[in-house]
This record gives sequence, structure tokens and C-alpha cells, in this order.
Amino acid sequence: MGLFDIFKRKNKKNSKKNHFEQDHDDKNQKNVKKQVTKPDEHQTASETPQSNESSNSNESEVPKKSKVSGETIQSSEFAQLNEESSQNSSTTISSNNLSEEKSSEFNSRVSASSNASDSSSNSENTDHHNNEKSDDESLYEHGLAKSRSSFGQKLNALFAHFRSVNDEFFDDLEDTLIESDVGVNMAVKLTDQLRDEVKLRNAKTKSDVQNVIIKKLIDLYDQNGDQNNQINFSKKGPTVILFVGVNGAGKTTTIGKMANMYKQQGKKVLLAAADTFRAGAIEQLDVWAQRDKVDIVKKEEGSDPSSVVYDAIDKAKRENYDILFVDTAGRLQNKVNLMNELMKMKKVLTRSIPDAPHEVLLVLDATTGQNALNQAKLFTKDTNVSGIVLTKLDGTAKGGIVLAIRNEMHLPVKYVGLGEGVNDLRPFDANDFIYGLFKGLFKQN
Ligand SMILES: Nc1nc2c(ncn2[C@@H]2O[C@H](COP(=O)(O)OP(=O)(O)OP(=O)(O)O)[C@@H](O)[C@H]2O)c(=O)[nH]1
Repeated sequence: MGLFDIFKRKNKKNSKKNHFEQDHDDKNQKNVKKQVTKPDEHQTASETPQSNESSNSNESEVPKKSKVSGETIQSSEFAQLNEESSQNSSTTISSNNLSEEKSSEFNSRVSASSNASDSSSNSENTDHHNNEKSDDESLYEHGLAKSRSSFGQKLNALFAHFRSVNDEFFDDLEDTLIESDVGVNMAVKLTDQLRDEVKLRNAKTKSDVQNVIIKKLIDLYDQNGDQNNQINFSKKGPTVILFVGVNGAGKTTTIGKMANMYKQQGKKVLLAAADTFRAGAIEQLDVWAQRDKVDIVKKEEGSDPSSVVYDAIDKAKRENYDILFVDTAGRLQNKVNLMNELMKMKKVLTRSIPDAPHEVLLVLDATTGQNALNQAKLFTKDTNVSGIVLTKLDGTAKGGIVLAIRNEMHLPVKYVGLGEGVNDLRPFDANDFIYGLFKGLFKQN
């Protein structure tokens, strides 16, 4: 087993431990793994086995809403944020902290899969690596197909014209990175570092340079490896997780997926429908509650969100729930109202449980690219965001946004949405992500 594999397994073990091992019941643990890693569970929520109450419900019954994410934040705010972001060049990239062995191990894994995909596009079942890989890896591969093909095509085009490592090559590389939404600051710094690295390693051939690029990208994720991307569970009493983000980002869907995941672990889960503003939001969460067979606290549309939170935390404490998920509005009359409302909800929670909320997860839509980064800046300014859920990675070619967020926001990406299905949410795993992004990327020389 190579170093990279050891590293990967270790990470996976830690990840599973922290995300799933909170539950001390071994039996339930097995159920979770089965549930989370069942192969062909790319079904949408509508295909999920239904509870009795919701057996007639299908996707069309889930209230649909505008998918135009980011519309709640006015463009002038974004313009201002954009300006701020271009002035902010605080991103730092650590020097070489990845062992040679690890990167070459990874690289040969990438090359091997490239070989396999070149020789037979339908050879998935015969690919040695595919046989071995976990379902998490499959989901990442599947979910990152658009990013991979876009990024891959661009890099392959770049290398098709490769003659030597000169300034023109690095300018083109910088453009490729910018187009992949890693952010301008990041692209410039990354290219500068690559330039130095290529010189240092005396990389001259196409494959030498490719190796350096892959290695540098892994380094970039690695340096943030100490960030806590695990859910902070309460030691005693209910764990409260507040979900914030503009409407359409995927908050309700993420709550539905996470509630299902924790329910399968045997946790007692409660949902709070505190988005009382958007028509249909309460009903949408209610449909998820029925599907997941978990309880929900809801009031009529237009009622005070904080009163919903008050009732929910009271119920959670009295009836010994393990987890309370709070859905919040993505839009109110204006941004100030939205932030004030979030603050009020947090106060209600803290009054009841001093260390609540245990997590404030900002849900961002990856398809909005750099706008997602701007939204993150806006929300973190006013609320104590503890982590990010990046949704719809499957629907975008802009997977590079993970890089930009991770490095510009200094916030951990805790979960990623890789599809609409109930099981298409995964704890963020940098190794699976990089592998998903690079599999089959470079053609063999
Ligand atoms: N492809 C894909 N679609 C997703 C993902 N997550 C959410 N969606 C879809 O995005 C749309 C909006 O998601 P919602 O969960 O309703 O968004 P929201 O943030 O709750 O929106 P508001 O309630 O208006 O604040 C829905 O159609 C979801 O099915 C994902 O990871 N992948």
C-alpha cells in the first residue's frame, strides 16, 4: 500500500469516526454505512421509499421554487463584495508539505484511471481501481463529472500545445484556473507557485509539469487539513444546527438529506420550519419530515420564526431529541431584516441551551461560482458561520470554487451536495474531491 493510500484510508477512518461514530450503537452504525454507501442510490428524493403518510407524495408534490440563487442579495452588495474580494489577496499557500511518495502514488492512481478510461470508455467494471474504490469515491466521481470534463478539456487543450515551460504557458494556465472558478487571487498565486516549483524541480517534460500541477493542488487542500470539517456534536442534550443561506441554495434539501442520514443512525431528529416567509417553505420541509419519518415543529406561514425556534428547542429538550435542524429563510424584506432575524433566533437558542447553536451551516450553491464566495463573505460578516455545505456540485463545471472557498474564507466545507437524491450528500473529503476532479484528466504521454 502506498503512502497516499494510507493517508486516504486514515482520513476516511477519521471522517467516518467523527461523522458516524457519535452513535455508540454498533448495530445502528452498520445500518448507516449500508444506507450511506448503498451503490445505486442516486435516486431522487421522489424515488426514496416513502413513509405511510407520504406514500402518495412524489417529487411533483414537493413545492418547487425559484432556483435563481443569490437573488436575495442585491447586485450592488455583490458589486461591493466583488471589489472587496479583488482587493483581498490574503490567500496563502503553504510551501511543499506533501511527501513526494504521496503525490506520485496519487498521480499513478490518476494515470492508471486515465489509461483505463482512454482504452475503453465503458470499462468501469473492469477498472481495477473502480473495483476497489468505495461508493463515496464513486459519488464524487459521478458528481464532479462536469467539473472534470470542463477542467480536463481545458488542461488537455493547454497541454496539446505544450512546447516548453515558458511565460506563455503559465499565462494560459492562469487563465484555465480562473475559468475553473478557483478565483483570480488564487489562480495568480497558484500559477506563481507552480512557476517556482517547476523551476525548482527542473520539470521540463509535459508529464513532469502535470505532476507538479497535481501535487500543488493536493498541497493546497492538505494545508487546510487541520480545519475541523466534522459536525460539532453537543456533549449533553440536543445538538442544534442552524442552516442559513440565500433562497434556492439548497437548505431544505440538505436538511432533508442530513435528517435522513442521522435518522438512519438511530438518532432522534427534530426539524424546525423557521422559514415562515417563503410561501411553500413549511410544506416543503414537512414533506421531507414525512419522507424521513422525523418530527417537525411548524406554524402557519408568516408567523414569527423565533417563536417556531422557541417551541422547537423546548420540545427538543423536553423530549430528549438528539438533533434539531433549523431551516431559516433565505430572504426577508431586506438583508438587515434577514440578519436581525437570524440573530434573534440564535438568541432564543442560546437562552435555552448556552452553547447552542452548535453549528451554523452556510449553504451555498456551487453553480453560482464566485457569487457563492460573495454570499459566504456577506453571511460570515453578520453571523457566526461554523462551516459550509456546498450544494449542486454535480450541476456545475465550477468545482474549483471549493478551492476558492476553502482558501479565501478559512471556513471548512463540511458537506457537499453531489446530486438531488437523498443519499447524495457527503462529508467533504479532499482526497475524494481531488481524485474526482482529476480522474482520467491527463492523457497518457
Ligand atoms: N443537482 C442538485 N440539486 C440540488 C442539490 N441540493 C439541492 N438541490 C436542488 O436545489 C433546489 C433548491 O433547493 P432547496 O433545498 O429548496 O433550497 P433552499 O435553500 O431551501 O431555498 P429556500 O427555502 O427558498 O430558502 C431544489 O430543486 C433541490 O432539489 C444538489 O446537491 N444537487
